[in-house]
Amino acid sequence: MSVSYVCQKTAAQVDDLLMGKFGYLLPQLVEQAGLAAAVAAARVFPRSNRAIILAGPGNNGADGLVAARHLKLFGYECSVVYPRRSSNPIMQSLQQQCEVFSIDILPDLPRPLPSSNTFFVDAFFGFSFKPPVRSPFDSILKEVVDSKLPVISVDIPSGWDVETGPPTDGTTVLQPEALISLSVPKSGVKSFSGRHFLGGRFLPPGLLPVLSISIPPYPGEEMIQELPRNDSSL
Ligand SMILES: NC(=O)C1=CN([C@@H]2O[C@H](COP(=O)(O)OP(=O)(O)OC[C@H]3O[C@@H](n4cnc5c(N)ncnc54)[C@H](O)[C@@H]3O)[C@@H](O)[C@H]2O)[C@H](O)CC1
Ligand SMILES: [K+]
Repeated sequence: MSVSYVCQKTAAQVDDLLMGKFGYLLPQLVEQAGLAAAVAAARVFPRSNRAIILAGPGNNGADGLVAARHLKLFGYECSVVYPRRSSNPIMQSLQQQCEVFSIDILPDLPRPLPSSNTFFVDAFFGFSFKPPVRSPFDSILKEVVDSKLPVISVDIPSGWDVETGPPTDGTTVLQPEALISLSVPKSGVKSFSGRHFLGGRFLPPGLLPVLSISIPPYPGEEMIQELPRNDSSL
């Protein structure tokens, strides 16, 4: 079955339906999204021993805080870069959970940055991002790119337009090794050529037909699935 790529408005509609008509609570969704991101990261980077999680101020950042906790449980050394702490109670409890897991929460990148055995989990911005990237996220993302350490992005590579993809104005842009799209991929990642996973296996059967979108079925009891690699750039 083919996979749909959705615009920003439809991505927000999926969330609204999930937490409206379909009765989900946000913490349930971010827990599953963050766990799926951690599982994908562990699959892509089995030989690394350290993860640096970039957590933004919205729900993409919430997924990142959850992923940090699960990656720590998987045995990775973890620290979180969380430059703009949210006063939202859900974010605060996710932050507290990281603290009790002895995960450092930093306002900026650790320096010096490790040079190997380390990957980034990019959870700065998801489907509500509006370009261009503002300070301090812009300089942090530039340093991440310059570090040449590998990255897995959550939902959309931060800095990419949700609908049109990577900026073409010459600004430094994240080109992650891997991506985990949540629920349904966004149009902006159609050209993404790295390893592309789909996660967020919580969609009720009636939801996708309402929006006339489709995703391939998940195999067995897997919580993530890898999509065929886009080889248009090969
Ligand atoms: N249905 C699902 O699959 C679910 C996905 N989830 C994740 O939630 C995000 C979307 O979360 P949302 O809170 O709507 O927004 P973001 O995290 O994308 O960002 C909002 C945040 O970022 C700030 N911001 C926006 N643009 C900029 C900019 N140019 N510079 C700096 N800051 C910016 C904005 O002010 C807000 O503070 C989705 O992608 C998934 O990752 C959930 O898990 C629920 C289920
Ligand atoms: K992201």
